Amino acid sequence: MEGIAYAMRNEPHMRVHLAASAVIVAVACALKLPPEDWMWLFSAVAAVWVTELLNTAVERAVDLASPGSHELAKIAKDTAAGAVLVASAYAVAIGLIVLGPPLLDWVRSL
Ligand SMILES: Nc1ncnc2c1ncn2[C@@H]1O[C@H](COP(=O)(O)OP(=O)(O)OP(=O)(O)O)[C@@H](O)[C@H]1O
Repeated sequence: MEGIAYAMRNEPHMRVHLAASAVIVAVACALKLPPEDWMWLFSAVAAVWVTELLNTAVERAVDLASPGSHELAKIAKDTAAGAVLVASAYAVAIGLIVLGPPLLDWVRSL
């Protein structure tokens, strides 16, 4: 829990993920989604949180091991950031697939 609290205090992206997760849960509640849709949404939210936490861990470990500039330090940080990007793309795709159709139905019903 200490690591999560640290990342929440020091990584602005973590606060964005928290806000986005809260919005997704609120929208899913409002749309009364079935349990299987909740599973997809939770998998996407967890993927983003897990990769962001690991990215933070990699950044801190690299800064500790290589305070100066080094090609391998750059590769390590950029690869960890790439994992967050992949997870974020997955989350956007899941969000569009799961939330898109019921949201469109709701808009059309207005
Ligand atoms: N020790 C280093 N040696 C070489 N390049 C580095 C090193 N540290 C960082 N970099 C490069 O600079 C970029 C920014 O580094 P930084 O430590 O700010 O990471 P970040 O991904 O922007 O993290 P944060 O989420 O904290 O903003 C990295 O993506 C990497 O390309």
